[in-house]
Amino acid sequence: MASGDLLLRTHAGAPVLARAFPYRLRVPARRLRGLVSPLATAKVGVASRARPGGGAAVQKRRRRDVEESPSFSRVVTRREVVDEDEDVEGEARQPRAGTSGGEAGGVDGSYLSDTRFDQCAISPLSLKAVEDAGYERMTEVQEATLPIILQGKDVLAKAKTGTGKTVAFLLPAIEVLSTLPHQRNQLRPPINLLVMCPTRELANQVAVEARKLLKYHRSLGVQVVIGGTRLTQEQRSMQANPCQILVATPGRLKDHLENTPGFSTRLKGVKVLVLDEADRLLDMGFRRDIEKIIASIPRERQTLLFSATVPEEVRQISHVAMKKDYRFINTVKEGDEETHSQVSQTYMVAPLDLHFSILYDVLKKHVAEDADYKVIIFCTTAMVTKLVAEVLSQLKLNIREIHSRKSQSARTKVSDEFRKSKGLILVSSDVSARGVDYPDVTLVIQVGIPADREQYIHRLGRTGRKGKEGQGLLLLAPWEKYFLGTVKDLSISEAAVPSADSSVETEVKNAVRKVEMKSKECAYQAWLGYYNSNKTIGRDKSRLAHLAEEFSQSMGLAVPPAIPRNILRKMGLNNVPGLRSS
Ligand SMILES: Nc1ncnc2c1ncn2[C@@H]1O[C@H](COP(=O)(O)OP(=O)(O)OP(=O)(O)O)[C@@H](O)[C@H]1O
Repeated sequence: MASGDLLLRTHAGAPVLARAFPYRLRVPARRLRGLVSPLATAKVGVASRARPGGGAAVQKRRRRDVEESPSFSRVVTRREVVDEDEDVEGEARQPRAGTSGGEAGGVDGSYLSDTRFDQCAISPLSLKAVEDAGYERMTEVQEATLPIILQGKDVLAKAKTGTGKTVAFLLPAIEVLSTLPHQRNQLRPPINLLVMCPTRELANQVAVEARKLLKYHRSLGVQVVIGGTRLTQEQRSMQANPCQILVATPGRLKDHLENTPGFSTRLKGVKVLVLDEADRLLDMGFRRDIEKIIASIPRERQTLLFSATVPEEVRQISHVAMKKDYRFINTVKEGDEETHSQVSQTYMVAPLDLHFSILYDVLKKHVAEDADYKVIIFCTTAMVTKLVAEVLSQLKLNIREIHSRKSQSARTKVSDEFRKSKGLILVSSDVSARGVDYPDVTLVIQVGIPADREQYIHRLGRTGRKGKEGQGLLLLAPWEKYFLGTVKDLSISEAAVPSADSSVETEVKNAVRKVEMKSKECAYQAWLGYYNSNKTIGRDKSRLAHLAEEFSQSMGLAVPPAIPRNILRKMGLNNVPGLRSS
């Protein structure tokens, strides 16, 4: 156990809970002991002191969505980047023996605890909603965090992907809100709970979960502000529908702060702030907006940070958002991997010009093996996503495409369809990397190096949710192999590259040929921007130009596309041999 960590060994939570939440527990005292004792093994850390300047390490982390960074073709301001959201420890809690069976279809129920929601000190209204949602037992992270959050503590929680973190922060936050006085017909009530999410899809999903839990809390409302529509439309919607709970992406929230009359006053009512995907929100892509938002809500509040990954830098800068005595709750047991054991992880290393054929081969086999296939292919940037989607569509696979260059209505439509359907392949940029809960994804393929280790884990986490099985494949070029060093503690094994079949190769080449030149040019430029900003690959510019040429050849181009001079200058690639300017 790390120094400074606090182990809760007793039932100390119970009296505090009872005081803060006056609902009668439905269980006798002896059962209550069973309820709180699991905490004895939970890793509940008292925050280590934040080191001044700890943000520097985080500042070094590069933006994930290089494509939306100002160095890209569509030269965007930082403001636009944020508006479009992204494409952009102590000792571990030991899963208890005897935790059995997940929900139907699950192969590993260890994400569920033994504690039932009806054993908790939550309001009857919330309990009824939880039961209607079909949740009976708490997940481990829910069990570990609920009592601490109900005590009013700030919490930084780490739990594996797909293990119910959304309910873990929403349920206690709603409990806190339900104890506040609310006037029923107030048109613009203060916002008491503010949930920040890095992407629009995730914000929408969190709002859906909140609505489920609010089913019987009739005086509480939830609204979403995420951009992708006119600001005035969201302003009207907020006026027409009173809400005390707001789920938002940072750029659009900042817009409302600056442009919506009365909005900043409403934010003065925030009692609970949640940063979902906290490590992402605290990295440099969002950090300034988040700081500004935090500065405009009361200091006296409770703050909850949740993520499946909590790098050390994030712990060091968590003082930006949380009180110094925050609790760190880590449900990933010590020595355990941050990924799920029921998800098989493989990687393949092959030259770029084989990547389309390999993808096609892997997908065809997967589709043939599993009639209920549901695949997500993650690509490095939005424009590369578009290209890959177009090539695979030409090959008559059942493809959908999602990234930040799509209109919000198209994104929502595809996202809803993919959530409900089977027999689909979603080609996605990092807009789907974090938090998005598509049920029953059978395979996640990552093409090219992810932005970092954390992004690899979150993308992989779109499969194997709620204890179900899944597969992951990382497809790398030989010069990307170094990335494996950053995930060497995870169980990733090498898979053999499928042997070349000349008829398949011809089929793929024809498909690539049919894709419009414009798509290839955009993909080339985006690809170059992405790898240029990669610390390892972007260091040697002439090598980068050579690799970019390999990429352009993989799209069937004899000569790499020219790039506008001003864009090359912005990328710092002026006069690099091998790169053509226009
Ligand atoms: N107690 C519960 N019992 C059964 N299912 C649950 C329970 N709590 C949440 N779920 C369901 O589990 C799924 C995953 O939850 P959620 O999306 O919150 O996971 P997460 O931990 O936030 O994942 P990620 O790290 O990818 O964001 C959702 O479909 C949610 O409805």
